Amino acid sequence: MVFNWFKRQFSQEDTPDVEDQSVPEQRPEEAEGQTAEQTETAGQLELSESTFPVESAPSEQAVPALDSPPAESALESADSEETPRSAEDYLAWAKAAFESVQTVGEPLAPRAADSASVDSAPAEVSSTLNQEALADPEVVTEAMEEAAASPVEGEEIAPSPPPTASREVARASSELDASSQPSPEQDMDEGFLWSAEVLAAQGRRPEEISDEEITWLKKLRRGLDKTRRGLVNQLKSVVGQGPLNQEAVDEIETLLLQADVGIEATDIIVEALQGKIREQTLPPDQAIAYLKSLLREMLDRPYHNGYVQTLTPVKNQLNIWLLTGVNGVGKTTTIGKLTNVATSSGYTCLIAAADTFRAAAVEQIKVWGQRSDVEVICNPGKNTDPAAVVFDAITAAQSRQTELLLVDTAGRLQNKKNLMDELAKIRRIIQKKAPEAQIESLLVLDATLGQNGLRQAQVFSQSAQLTGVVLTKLDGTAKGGVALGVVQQLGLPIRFIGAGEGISDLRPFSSYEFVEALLSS
Ligand SMILES: Nc1nc2c(ncn2[C@@H]2O[C@H](COP(=O)(O)OP(=O)(O)OP(=O)(O)O)[C@@H](O)[C@H]2O)c(=O)[nH]1
Repeated sequence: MVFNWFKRQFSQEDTPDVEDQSVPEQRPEEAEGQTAEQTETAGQLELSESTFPVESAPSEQAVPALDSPPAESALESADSEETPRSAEDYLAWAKAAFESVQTVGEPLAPRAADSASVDSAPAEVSSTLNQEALADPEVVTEAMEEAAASPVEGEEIAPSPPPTASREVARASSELDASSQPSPEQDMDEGFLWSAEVLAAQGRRPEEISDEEITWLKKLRRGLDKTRRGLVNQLKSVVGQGPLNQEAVDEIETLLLQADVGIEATDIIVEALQGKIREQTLPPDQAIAYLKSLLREMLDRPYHNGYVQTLTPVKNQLNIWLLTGVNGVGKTTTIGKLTNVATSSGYTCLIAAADTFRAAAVEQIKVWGQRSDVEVICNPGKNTDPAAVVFDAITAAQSRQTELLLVDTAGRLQNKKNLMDELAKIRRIIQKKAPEAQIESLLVLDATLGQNGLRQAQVFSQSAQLTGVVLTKLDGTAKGGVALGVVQQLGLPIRFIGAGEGISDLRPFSSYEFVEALLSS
């Protein structure tokens, strides 16, 4: 039994993934032929029509009806029998999850039919537990007494020093050690309660929760601290002053721009807010809930345009994921982390070290490979042809029946044209040598660069035929809002997010969890 991180559920390691094989990654152009029936998804219509004209492709997820109060949305979208409804229910759920993650040994198998993945329709919870249960000292004390008090959160992450060959390799070794073993010990603190609430609201069962999931959610929330401090506290004071009005919307606009959401995405959000206040007066709680829905809908929009919601390597088939992006954004580190996500989720992996330009890149990726016990295919010669490395790696992957080949690429060459030509060549080789493979071309973006990084990124989209984005370094930046700009401006889904330099600091992206972390109390 392994915890499949891509699907966020436990599954039998050797069971062929029938569902995956029948739902290959769908490109936007492939979605054009879908029927009108397919494109009409209940629940998403109001926001989609008024805010984002959705032309094609269904969503796998029912977006909560924005007019409904949060509690109603929660009831509609989550498992009615098991999703907590009150602060007490959430607390009971959190306690059960706490006991479950403390129990060393095999987790319970999920029910085959209803084990919800992370992408199942999320409920609007509005921090019921944090606001209500935490406000009750008795409830909290009781919970804390039952909890084993052992610290779990990692240390603050130091800002990255300028990369040098030896430092990068050393960093890959030492930092991996620090975070490669998530502790099974949790503290039932505010972070745990918040994480439990987020998972419960998505219809999960307490006994299905893994320690790593809780650890990750706490990390994500902590990573977004700076953005939240800049954005949310002010947002709350604007929204909390009274019903949403024009003055408040103007202030929200400024705050969104400050968080690097970008002009285009901000305009759409502000327009939707203005439309809303023309229709009805929203009290503060509902205004925040409405804003959350808007942000989620924006982040989920690529799924309405043909991209599948959950990016999972197809079992028993070759998947090739190409990682591209300008230098220093975190491609090599991301490959290391992705290798760990994939191997611990039960997939066989191989790495192609096609960044032959930067001296330390091959050594750095080898260290990451060792950590997950994954071989790195490389050519130790100087200035070797990266396309040749990719060719060799595909040959090796095909003969070993590897499921996931991760390709590291250079972020800098003599000039931009050379870099783009090289990427286009690698892409051609992959298509020619492995036409049967499921190919993903992921653009790695450094969140600390905000809108600047986004402008640099646009040149990649043609040469690399991008299919998704990995957003790194969300920890320690106040520009986490750039996630919205990324989706709005590039039209690509965010597939993974990185919130730290350790091996377990990268996970599949969930708009629900991201928005909850961004706007949590
Ligand atoms: N804080 C933080 N640092 C990160 C994260 N991801 C990567 N880094 C750091 O960013 C720096 C650059 O990472 P690399 O993986 O070498 O970047 P790259 O894109 O492969 O660089 P080139 O090979 O020069 O193109 C390293 O110091 C990493 O540790 C993250 O999510 N958070």
